[in-house]
Amino acid sequence: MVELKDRELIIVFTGPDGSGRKTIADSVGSTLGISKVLSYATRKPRPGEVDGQDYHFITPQLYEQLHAGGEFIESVTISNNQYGLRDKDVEQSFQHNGCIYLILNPEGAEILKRMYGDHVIRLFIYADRQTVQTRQRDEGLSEEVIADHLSHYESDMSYQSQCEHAYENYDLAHTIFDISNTLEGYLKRDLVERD
Ligand SMILES: Nc1nc2c(ncn2[C@@H]2O[C@H](COP(=O)(O)OP(=O)(O)O)[C@@H](O)[C@H]2O)c(=O)[nH]1
Ligand SMILES: Nc1ncnc2c1ncn2[C@@H]1O[C@H](COP(=O)(O)OP(=O)(O)O)[C@@H](O)[C@H]1O
Repeated sequence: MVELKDRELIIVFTGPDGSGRKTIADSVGSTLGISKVLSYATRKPRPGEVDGQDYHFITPQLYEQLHAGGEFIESVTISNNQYGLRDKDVEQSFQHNGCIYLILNPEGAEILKRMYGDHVIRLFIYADRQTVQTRQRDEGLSEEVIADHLSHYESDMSYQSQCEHAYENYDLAHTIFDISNTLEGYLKRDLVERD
């Protein structure tokens, strides 16, 4: 487990699939200059997805090897695929930046929170069931993947009340603006406290 220094922050974007977590996280991350730590995944890349950009796509064999070597801070199985964050990637990111961001399902967000307490800020992004379904169809995801995502929509939604902040995402620019403001508050507080 990576030891965090006093002011280091982990921003976790969580919520149901299709709510807009990746889109928002990457926009806010680049505006505020915070670094993303990419997960490892055993699922196959979808059309348009790029290794090293969307995930580190690896084989189940390699995943198992890394897992057995204790390399993952956090590892979950979702619909027969494994997803995890590597200790060394988190450590390396903190060498360049005092604040990193992750995109995790609620299970992963909870694991990180339990590990790192106040260092973790959970931002819950959501939209209604119909909207997330339509967005995923428009994105070109298969009906099978969408049905699988929707099968845990309600349980994902129930995590909202435990998160530090929650945002309904309909007007994208508006959501990005609100989240950037919230995070600027955390980052400024950090600068003031360092003075
Ligand atoms: N706990 C955890 N969740 C992850 C990790 N990487 C991705 N996820 C989330 O796990 C789910 C994976 O489902 P998938 O259909 O592959 O989603 P997508 O990659 O967001 O299109 C998504 O909700 C991801 O945000 C990880 O390292 N840990
Ligand atoms: N506010 C919004 N209005 C319309 N489309 C959106 C909005 N937010 C995200 N999207 C689109 O919805 C789709 C799913 O967003 P994504 O960021 O991949 O969600 P998640 O990471 O939560 O699965 C993408 O095609 C994205 O461009």
